Amino acid sequence: MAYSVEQIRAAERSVLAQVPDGALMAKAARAVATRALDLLGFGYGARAVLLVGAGDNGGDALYAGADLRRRGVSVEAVLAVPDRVHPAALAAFRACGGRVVELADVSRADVIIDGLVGIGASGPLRDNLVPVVRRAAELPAPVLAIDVPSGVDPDTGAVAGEAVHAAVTVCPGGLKPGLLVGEGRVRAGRVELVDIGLGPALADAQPALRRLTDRDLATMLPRPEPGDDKYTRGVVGVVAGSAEYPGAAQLAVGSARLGGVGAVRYAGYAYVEVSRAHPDVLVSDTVALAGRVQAWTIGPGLGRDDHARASLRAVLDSDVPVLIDADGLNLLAEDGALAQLLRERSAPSVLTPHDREFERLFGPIGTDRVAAARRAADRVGAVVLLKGFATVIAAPSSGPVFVNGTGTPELATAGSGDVLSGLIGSLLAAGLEPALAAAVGAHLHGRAGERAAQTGPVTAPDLLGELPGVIAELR
Ligand SMILES: NC(=O)C1=CN([C@@H]2O[C@H](COP(=O)(O)OP(=O)(O)OC[C@H]3O[C@@H](n4cnc5c(N)ncnc54)[C@H](O)[C@@H]3O)[C@@H](O)[C@H]2O)[C@@H](O)CC1
Ligand SMILES: Nc1ncnc2c1ncn2[C@@H]1O[C@H](COP(=O)(O)OP(=O)(O)O)[C@@H](O)[C@H]1O
Ligand SMILES: [K+]
Repeated sequence: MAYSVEQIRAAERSVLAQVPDGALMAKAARAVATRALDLLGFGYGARAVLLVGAGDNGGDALYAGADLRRRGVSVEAVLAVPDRVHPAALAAFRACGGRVVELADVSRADVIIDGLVGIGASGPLRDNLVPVVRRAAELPAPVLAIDVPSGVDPDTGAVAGEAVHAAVTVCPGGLKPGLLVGEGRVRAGRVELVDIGLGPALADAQPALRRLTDRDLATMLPRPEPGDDKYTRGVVGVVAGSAEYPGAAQLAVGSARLGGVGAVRYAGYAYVEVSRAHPDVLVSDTVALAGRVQAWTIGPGLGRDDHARASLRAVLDSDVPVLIDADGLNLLAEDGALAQLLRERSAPSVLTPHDREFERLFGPIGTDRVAAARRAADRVGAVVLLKGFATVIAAPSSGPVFVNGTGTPELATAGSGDVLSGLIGSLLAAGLEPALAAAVGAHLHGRAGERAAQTGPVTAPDLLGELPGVIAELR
């Protein structure tokens, strides 16, 4: 779960009213020092350099530095705004033998602690901090960021200008959305949440972002019960592939078979190839002849001819959940009547665009991917899954927003999205609520990619090979 800066501030205010002055900061600083020691692997003889800003983020760094001094680490602090430093923290740091140095004098560091700005940051990193961040990047030491890597927008993950590139981000109190999405996700490195007692104060807040864990999936993944037959488990229909792209149909159908349904029906021109690759699948060439399903996946490799258009119209007209991907999305972007049908649907719809498909439908994404997905979901009344390094899933009407926490850049490979859309369609047919089906599908897809990446470069068929093992392990 991640909470907005506003929510974290409110929680801090209510806890600060009940605890002694400086107690939260002391907890945060201790956690930072402990994590820095882990990174160093040793205390005596090691050297830490603190980058200290004008606010409490800098205060955290100085208190952590004092803690490190007490454990035998040699600590130097660069005061980025020398006339504005947390006074008590600086006094504590000096009292422990910490030294204040000029940026130019920093020559060696075994770890760098970034306390330039935290959740008090607004806008791009100001000019006075830029040289400090650049110098830190030149040193070979790992950077431990406190709360957020300075330069990353805590709420959106946007980086406009210079920003710290952290190996680890130690985040006191609650995760901030900017650590989980966009460029911030890349800059934050490993994110570690530190409990400083804000939990109860955050309990009633609706998280700005949710991220599923492996453990969440254990209870969510469909599994057959003793009384089930193939129809009660759910049947998914897949409309994908064309004469040019029969492979897309094979991939989407392949993953649809694995998402918990009892049967897959395929409707489209690639039925010969699909039947050969997946003998268990019921095939036909049109949606009308396919038979009853509990959800549709439509779009991968579909093309945009009249047959494709008629297929999309038919599934949009149905009263079951529909997942629309790839050419299905392109058809929506170019055909106002189809887009109108989408908005008028009473059953749920899920759209799974990558950036270019998203922009064709909804205009520029900008730097706030969560806000963009949310706006799009509201506009069409559908769940929107915006793909990428950190896939975002937004439900319409202020519903939950998920960010996916699994995956690898190896997933940026042809056909990988076809596997995702078949899988989510299957989860929809098996009865998962739409936003959750999308989030669960993205999680599984990412884990399959991680597994496949362990043995070499990843191709889309590898994902089909890994999914059964991933699902077995998680449930
Ligand atoms: N409030 C609390 O209870 C706690 C706060 N903690 C720490 O306090 C931090 C928040 O402290 P503050 O509210 O003092 O704010 P910060 O220390 O994050 O930043 C505020 C300072 O940065 C400057 N600044 C703002 N935007 C900037 C930009 N774009 N470029 C350069 N400088 C910029 C401001 O002028 C101000 O001097 C948290 O991130 C966390 O590290 C923790 O110690 C836990 C407890
Ligand atoms: N850099 C990346 N890091 C992690 N995952 C990525 C990255 N780029 C793409 N992906 C994932 O790979 C998949 C690609 O889907 P898509 O672009 O639709 O591919 P295709 O159309 O070829 O099937 C998506 O699930 C997306 O989230
Ligand atoms: K920071």
